[in-house]
Amino acid sequence: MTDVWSVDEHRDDVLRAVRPLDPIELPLLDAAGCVLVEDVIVPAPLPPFDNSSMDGYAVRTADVESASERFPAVLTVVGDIAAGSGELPVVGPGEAARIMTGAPLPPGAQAVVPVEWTDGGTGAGPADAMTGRDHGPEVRVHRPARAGAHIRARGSDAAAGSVAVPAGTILGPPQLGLLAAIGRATAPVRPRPRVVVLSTGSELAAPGERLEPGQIHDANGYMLTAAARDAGAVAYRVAAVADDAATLRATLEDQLVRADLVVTSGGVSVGAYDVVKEALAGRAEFRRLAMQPGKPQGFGLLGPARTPLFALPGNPVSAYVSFELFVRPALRALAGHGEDALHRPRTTARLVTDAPLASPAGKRQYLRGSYSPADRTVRPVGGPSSHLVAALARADALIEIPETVTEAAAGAELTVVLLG
Ligand SMILES: Nc1nc2c(c(=O)[nH]1)N[C@H]1C(S)=C(S)[C@@H](COP(=O)(O)OP(=O)(O)OC[C@H]3O[C@@H](n4cnc5c(N)ncnc54)[C@H](O)[C@@H]3O)O[C@H]1N2
Ligand code: MOO
Repeated sequence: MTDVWSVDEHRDDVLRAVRPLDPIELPLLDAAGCVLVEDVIVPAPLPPFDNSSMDGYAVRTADVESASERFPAVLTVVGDIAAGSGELPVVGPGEAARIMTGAPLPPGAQAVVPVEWTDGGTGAGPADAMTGRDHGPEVRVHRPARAGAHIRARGSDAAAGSVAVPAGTILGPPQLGLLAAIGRATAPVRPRPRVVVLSTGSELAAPGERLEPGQIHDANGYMLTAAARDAGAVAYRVAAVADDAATLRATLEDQLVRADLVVTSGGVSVGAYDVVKEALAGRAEFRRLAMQPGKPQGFGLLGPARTPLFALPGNPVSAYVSFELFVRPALRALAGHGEDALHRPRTTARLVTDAPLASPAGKRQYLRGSYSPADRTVRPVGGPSSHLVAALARADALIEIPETVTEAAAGAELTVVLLG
């Protein structure tokens, strides 16, 4: 009697064999979505200098202390400071400098008054904007300003020496923005795993090709490549390989150099042409799982780099369910994600069904379902057969029926895997 593995035993076994990829330094945009491996330290204060948060006038507080619209403080304008200005006028008593948002605070100034609190240098009433490029000889300020008003202090965003982004963070847009802001052009991350997806079967034709008698289109190649990309990998689809062990072995040799993980589909059952089993005999282990769909599974570590290879069953639903349960967590582990980010989220939901669902004794069944978060219910979509691609395409969850349950009636509380 052959050994039968449970879903959990097989998943734990393959995950034990997978190590995170070695870190590399990647340009920021290539590091998007990757896991940072070291704390990145802020090298210099951010912002690097005191600067204005408003378009207005840099002033000395004493000069505007008693300013009002009726009795404005009249100040001599000594210069114009745009963002990016390197040379700054000195603001002495009775003086102001016109300053734009983001421009460095000039020496002598202690506060910025927004242009709306002044006449904008026009000699008329309150301004609503700066006028023109000529700053004019003087400005009337209508309100007092306390020291530091409308100034973004050097280091107020991030202090030099503090941790900008801690190790283990998945780099999303805000983290990449921060790394760029502190001047980092690259980040030390685990790279996205490179995945090669290879369908096997002499019956397979590429989508777009006319089918000869007995042929079907290669659905798995596209589905699994897309699933690998969705899991964060850089995935390549290889044209389907016919049921010939020598050709498959040669194709695998060729592809191994560009792969951190290989996924095949088909050819792992007990048929006369089960080519993956034949080609990888002695190099991968083929086992039966107490699972439906997804009973036959192969796994091996190939070549000098011991590249993980998942040989998934050919039925499209079997291949997809196997990918979600076994390959996706392996890809996430290669990419350096922690235990809590390896798997699809799960929840419990109440089953809605007209008739009770039968499930094979001793096997964990994964039915396709439609999950409704509003009332935490799930409905089966299509039947249990593993060729039902159309139903799979309408599902957004897998309904898990435990090994010990042979019938699930309406109202049963079941675990669902959210495919979202
Ligand atoms: N006598 C037995 N027959 C089968 C058993 C068994 O235990 N005893 N197991 C069944 C189960 S369960 C599964 S799952 C399949 C697995 O078969 P293979 O992995 O060998 O896959 P194939 O035979 O190559 O294909 C199965 C099925 O899927 C279609 N297929 C394959 N590749 C693709 C593709 N890329 N795109 C779309 N469809 C694909 C293929 O045409 C077959 O219909 O074995 C059962 N048999
Ligand atoms: O176990 Mo197979 O993977 O159902 O169709």
